[in-house]
Amino acid sequence: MDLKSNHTPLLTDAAPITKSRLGVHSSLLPYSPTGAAFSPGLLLTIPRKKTGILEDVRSSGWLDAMKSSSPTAKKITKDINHGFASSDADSAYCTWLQKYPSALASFEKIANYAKGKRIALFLDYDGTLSPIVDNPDCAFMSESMRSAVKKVAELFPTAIISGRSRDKVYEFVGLTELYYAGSHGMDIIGPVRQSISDNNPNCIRSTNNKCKEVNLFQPAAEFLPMIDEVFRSLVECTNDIKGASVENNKFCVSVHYRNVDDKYWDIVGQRVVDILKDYPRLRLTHGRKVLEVRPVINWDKGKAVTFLLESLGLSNCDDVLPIYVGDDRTDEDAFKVLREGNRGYGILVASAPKESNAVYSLRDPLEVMEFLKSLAAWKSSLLKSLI
Ligand SMILES: O=P(O)(O)OC[C@H]1O[C@H](O[C@H]2O[C@H](CO)[C@@H](O)[C@H](O)[C@H]2O)[C@H](O)[C@@H](O)[C@@H]1O
Repeated sequence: MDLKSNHTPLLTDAAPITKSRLGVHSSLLPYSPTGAAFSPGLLLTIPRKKTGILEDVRSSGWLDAMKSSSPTAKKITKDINHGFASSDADSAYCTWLQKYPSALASFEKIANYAKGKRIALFLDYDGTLSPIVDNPDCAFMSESMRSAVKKVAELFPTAIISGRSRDKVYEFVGLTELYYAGSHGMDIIGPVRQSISDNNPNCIRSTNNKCKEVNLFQPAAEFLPMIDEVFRSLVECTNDIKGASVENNKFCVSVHYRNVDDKYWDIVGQRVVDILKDYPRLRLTHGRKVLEVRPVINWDKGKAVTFLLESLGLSNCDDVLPIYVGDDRTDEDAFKVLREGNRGYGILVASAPKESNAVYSLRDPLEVMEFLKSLAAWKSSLLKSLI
């Protein structure tokens, strides 16, 4: 794995806020190269125009990105009241399914392709294993989903890669059979592999909660005090906005606006932008009604998949089939790694059409559970047939 590469990475989700858009002097732009004081090679570089002003890699403004991260309940209700929502939406979804076929309907095809291959499974948490709910602290997964995940994890190497802190996602999932990557892959517990720890200064030997030796990889370790500080500032600057909440995800911070009246979303965005003016080493990305503040390092869920495959001794093997299931923009980085490397399948969880780097789709966490059960049943019957 190339942790030291210096090539300019592309921003795959809504790009960070550029201050020029808000009329702020370019010297305050958040991607000052003076931020390159640590983690050489992991520092994210952003394309610049000859003028020295950051190129605006986004197609729309930050408020547009906040709005598009999921439609408001009001809009859906309005469409339904006009009576055209369901049929129009259904036919749009059916058309979209031709481009991103259902992984359940295509299960036989997937299974045929997987024959003789070793599957490695990567799962996002929110919106994939648990339904999206208003209160992020209550995004529990069902017992039936837990047992489906446990079964697949007994049959295939399985990892959860979440934007949540690793501790939080472990608290939700509670299974010891898995590997966990929190903070969008910036906090990974993976199997011990000497070549990995020898080559990565941010990788140390540790023990998991079963006292088993593991590799702990935290490429953004140096950002911890900064993240704590920005978390406190974000809590303070949003505490008068009804419904806004801030979640500390250890190496990144989520500012939730799902429960904020949409006429105040711009205030949430503006306050976050204002705080980030003092943090050129932090950037902003968008999720489902959430603004994500994270370090400017060249690391994402795609890099985490590559890292875990290497740690598992499964990279550069023709007989390995990685499958990644996720619903959010940050999962696109992982889909892209699989698609570009022609290495496996991204499966997008979406109940409405959206463009993706995934190959297949599933409608919601219930379909994810069905897919996991099908995978487990298929593998178990293959194993039985060998006895
Ligand atoms: O990578 P993930 O596991 O998908 O985590 C991404 C974010 O998920 C959570 O927020 C989302 O789910 C919440 C609960 O359903 C919902 O209220 C929120 O609007 C969604 O954006 C989590 O709270 C964030 O910290 C994660 O970054």
